Amino acid sequence: MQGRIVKGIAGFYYVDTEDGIFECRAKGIFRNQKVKPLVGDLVELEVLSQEEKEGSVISILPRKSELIRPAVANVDQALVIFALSRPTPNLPLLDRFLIMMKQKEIPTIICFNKSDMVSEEEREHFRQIYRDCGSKLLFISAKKGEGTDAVRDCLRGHMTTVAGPSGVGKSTLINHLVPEAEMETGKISEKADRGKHTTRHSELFRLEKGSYILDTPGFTALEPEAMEKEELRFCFPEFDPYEGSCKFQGCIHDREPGCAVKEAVEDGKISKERYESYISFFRELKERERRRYS
Ligand SMILES: Nc1nc2c(ncn2[C@@H]2O[C@H](COP(=O)(O)OP(=O)(O)OP(=O)(O)O)[C@@H](O)[C@H]2O)c(=O)[nH]1
Ligand SMILES: [Zn+2]
Repeated sequence: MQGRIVKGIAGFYYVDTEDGIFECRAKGIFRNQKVKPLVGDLVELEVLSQEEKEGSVISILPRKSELIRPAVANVDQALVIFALSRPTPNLPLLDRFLIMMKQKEIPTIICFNKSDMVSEEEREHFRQIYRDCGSKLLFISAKKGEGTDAVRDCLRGHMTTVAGPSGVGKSTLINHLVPEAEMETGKISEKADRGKHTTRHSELFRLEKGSYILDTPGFTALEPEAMEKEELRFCFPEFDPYEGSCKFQGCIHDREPGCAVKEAVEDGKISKERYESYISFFRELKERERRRYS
């Protein structure tokens, strides 16, 4: 039988199958192969007890992707949530996240929550900043259930990692999308928490057949992977149409004369906020480079 690992605790893997969730151990073979099953893996399992829902993971199907932090396989998109108010959006943090996902080539959906707390002008302000950032934009109110159908549509058929800083309404949205999420968590923990495992684990929730979301803890510890500062500009999709139009070949759109990107910013064709964010990350990378070589 095949299934998807939705949770792993203390050597147990919880595998979502057509017959429900099975508690499994991984067969010894994995220890020799240096490959560990990950949350998100599609696996082949051997049923040991249909009644007790116990089994063994016997093989892992080929992975489409693998994230390290959190350790999860087969994620194919990210949904990042920020509140429009309370807390006010930390845009540098959002941009950092977008850079990270772009590096990993994981398409991202930006979900601005608490739409009910701000005016249309304020929503428009953020819409303008992110209009060409390469991510789909959603404005929702998780509390009122407004716009959540659009979220559901975006998630259909995908393995989505859901991230966002504290207090933005992540739990509210997840509970809205998966009303049984809390219940399921309780059920699984009961069986697994024979020991005392209080750390937060990655866990997949099934929305519907073939659609899973992963609640991703530890958002503020985000660190984009090491990259050359000259590569950063390719993480800002709004620059793409101008790439190659600058006076100097290999222009990094900072202080060079005849820079097509800077002109586009001045003409309002590229959002000023995103450009400034680019420059600020660029300086950060430059500073890091300087320290490395000094
Ligand atoms: N006005 C308004 N409040 C909301 C909305 N969504 C969530 N909230 C409130 O925001 C607060 C935080 O919501 P949570 O869902 O707990 O936020 P979280 O992102 O899970 O926070 P952590 O558990 O700290 O990660 C709660 O008081 C919610 O009721 C919304 O759409 N509008
Ligand atoms: Zn340039």
